[in-house]
This record gives sequence, C-alpha cells and structure tokens, in this order.
Amino acid sequence: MQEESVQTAIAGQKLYISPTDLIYGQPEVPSSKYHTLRYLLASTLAAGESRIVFPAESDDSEALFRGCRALGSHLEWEDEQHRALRIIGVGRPQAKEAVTINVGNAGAVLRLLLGLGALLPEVTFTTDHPQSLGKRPNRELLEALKALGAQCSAASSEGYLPITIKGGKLHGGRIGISGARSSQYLSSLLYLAPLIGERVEIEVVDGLKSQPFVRTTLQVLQEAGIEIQHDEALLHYRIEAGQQYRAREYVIPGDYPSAAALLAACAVTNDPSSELSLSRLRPGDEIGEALLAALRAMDAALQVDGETVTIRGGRRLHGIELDGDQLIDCIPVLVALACFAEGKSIFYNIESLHYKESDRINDLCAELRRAGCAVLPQQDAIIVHGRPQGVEGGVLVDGHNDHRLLMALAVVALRSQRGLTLTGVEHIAKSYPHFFAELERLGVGVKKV
Ligand SMILES: O=C(O)C1=C[C@@H](OP(=O)(O)O)[C@@H](O)[C@H](O)C1
Ligand SMILES: C=C(OP(=O)(O)O)C(=O)O
Repeated sequence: MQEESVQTAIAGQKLYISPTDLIYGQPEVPSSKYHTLRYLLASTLAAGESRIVFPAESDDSEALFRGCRALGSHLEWEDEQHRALRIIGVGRPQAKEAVTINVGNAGAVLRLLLGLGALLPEVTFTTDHPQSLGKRPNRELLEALKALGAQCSAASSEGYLPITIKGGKLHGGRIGISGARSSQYLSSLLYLAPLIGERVEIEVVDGLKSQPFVRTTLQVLQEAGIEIQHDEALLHYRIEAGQQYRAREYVIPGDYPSAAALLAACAVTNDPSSELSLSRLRPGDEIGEALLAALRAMDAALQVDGETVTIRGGRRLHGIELDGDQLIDCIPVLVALACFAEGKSIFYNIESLHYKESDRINDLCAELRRAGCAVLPQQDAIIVHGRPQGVEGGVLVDGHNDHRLLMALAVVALRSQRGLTLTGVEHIAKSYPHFFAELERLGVGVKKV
C-alpha cells in the first residue's frame, strides 16, 4: 500500500485518518456558506456595485457564482488572495435567451435560484451530482412558482432535476408553501416576491423546519433594503410590490457548521493538552449559540472571547438530548462526538436530515456502525449509546456524497483504535475543501491510500 501526504482530496482517492490523541492550533475557519449565498444574491438583485468581503470559497460557492452570472450580474475578485468580490448587480434578473445553470450539489443555491429563475423567460437547472442533489425534492416549491404564473417541468413528480422554468410574466396573490421538508422553499419565495410587481402573501403550511435559516434570510433582506411583514411564528408573510434591493458592502462571518467539525475533532481527543482556537465566529448567531450550548451540555471545555472560541480535549463527555432542528447541519458531527460520551444521547426533531446530500439519518448510522459505534436510526431521531473507551475502527467507511458525513467520520477516526479509511472524500469540497489538509496541519495523521 503506497501512502503519501494529503493536499487536496480528489475523486477516486481514499484517505486514511489515524487515531489521534492530541491536536493543537489556530485553524482558519471557512466563511459562512449561508451568508455568502444570501449576500451574493442580494447583491445580484441590486442595481449597481456591491462588495462582499471574505466570501466562502467552495464548490457550493462556484455553483452560486455561475447562478448569479446567469441572472445577469458581473462578478470580479478584487484581489489575488480572493478576499473581496465586487458584484455589479442587475436589479431584476435578465437574459435574452434561454439559459442553463449547473447547480453542482448545492441545495440552497438551487432552491433560491429556482425562485429567481422564474423571472427569466426560460431557465434550465442541471446537476453533475445526480446521486445526491438529483434525488432531492423540489415539488412544493415548483407548485408555488406555478401558482405565481411560472411554467415548470421537472424530471419527476417529486420535482427532481433537471428542471425547466418558463417564467418572465408572474403575478402576485396569496400562495401556500410547505415548510415540512425544507426552509429553503420559503427563503426562495421571500427573495423572489419583492420583484414580482404585485403584492404577494405567503402562508406556510405543514409547519416550518430549520427556522434559523428563515430568520437569516429575513435579516439579510432587511439589510438589503427589502421590507417583509410577517408574524412571530414565521408562518404568514406580506410582501408589497415596487421594492428594490440596495447595493452595499457586506462582510461574511465564519461558518459555524465547519467550526462544529473542528470543535468536535478537538473535544473527542483524549489528551488534555489538545487545544484549538477558532476566530471569526460571530457571537449571537442563532446556530452558533445552539452549537456552543450543545457542546457545553456535553461538558466540553469551551471558552468564548469575543469572536474567538477555544476548546480543549481530554474531558469526559456526557450524553445529551438535543432538538436538532435548531442546528441541523451540525448534527452529524455532534452525533459522532456523542458516540464517545458517557451514557445515552438522543438527537430528535431531525426528520429533514433524510433530504440532505445523503440520508443523514440512515446513511450516517450505517457508516458509524461499521466503525464500531452504537447508534440507532429512527424516522426523526438518532439514538446514541456512547462508548467512552473508544471504538475499533480499522475499516473502510463511505461519505455517501456528503461533506458533513465525511466530517463526522473523521471525528470518529480520531478516537478509534485502528483509524478509518474514508472513501468519496472529494465531496468535502462542497463546503470545506481544505478540511483534511487542515486536520493534518493540526496534528492528525491523514494519508492518501
Ligand atoms: O437556507 C439555507 O442556507 C440552508 C438551509 C438548511 O436546509 P433546510 O431548510 O432544507 O433544512 C441547511 O441544511 C442548508 O445547509 C442551508
Ligand atoms: C444541507 C446542506 O446544504 P444544501 O442544502 O445547501 O445542499 C449542508 O450544507 O449541510
């Protein structure tokens, strides 16, 4: 078996992650994927020049850049280090001819662009990830767009890609949208509604999952000068016509779900000298606060100083009961951490994890069990029986096209006796291309196999 050191994870390669007792350093946390998406779209929809400092760089960002350009905006890096992006926005999306957008594996990018794409005469959305994004539903959103006057056709009745929308002439009115499987459908309609030219009223039916993302959407829309009236429960919205997105400068904070993987990686290590310090983590972020509270509840050694979060290893962790809907993208790494906590953990209210890049309940549990963890998948929960003594490992585990599963499996490898070999590692690039290289810099043995 030939082994060499890792720089980037490429297709077809496997990575062996060693058991590791000690990690140490100040890793650079990637920029927030949630804010990059929202600020870039707001800038695309504003007439004039906007500037975005520290946009996320990842496969999802590349898909977003392609989408913004297809809507008619001009994007340009300000400097060679890619610290800031200048965007000349279009005001209202424009295209003379039919356009095609490859949205990669980026669910939120797809969903938010589906809404805005309905302002174009004809747009087709495709994916080069048919096994992942190609199997995620869009039906409810397409039905809402039809109710606003768009013609939509999809590869299946569930609204799978490829999807073609013939739009252009939309009308307002009162529409319903399901919030049961994804909040992204609602966010999509909230971005579109101000540009329709008539008042739109939206009623969320079936409850609303992932509410923190809707609050982030509303916050960004407000910063962009868009007024949305809504109730406290986030179920009813009224959006008046005649509004315009405002061009401005935005600064992207650090990404909490990426930070969650690093924090869990440190918390799982046995040596009390393990320590990571992460910066650019904005205090007060709803998902961030939920993440820190969950780690504290497990008794991880955390210290917060302004935008810097420091964590140490070598602690006996405790099992938790957690409503996972408040920090849905952080659940896989928290489940991985709970595999080494004392006692039982229950992650509940997580049914929407079935509809992510993989089935993050069944696929995650299958791989964790292979590694030696005691986890039980349920329809809307994961139950973990912690094994503080560690797990055997020494097997091949697969990421199921899913960056968050890869991060979770890497965390487990650190506390295994024989390490884990990960397949499908290239999918890490969806949100955190340098994750494995960063682990290696922090002291983890990461080898291409
Ligand atoms: O709006 C967003 O930016 C996102 C919403 C969430 O999806 P759901 O609303 O489908 O849970 C989340 O999982 C995704 O990574 C990003
Ligand atoms: C679910 C995720 O992303 P998306 O829905 O944007 O594909 C994620 O990043 O964990």
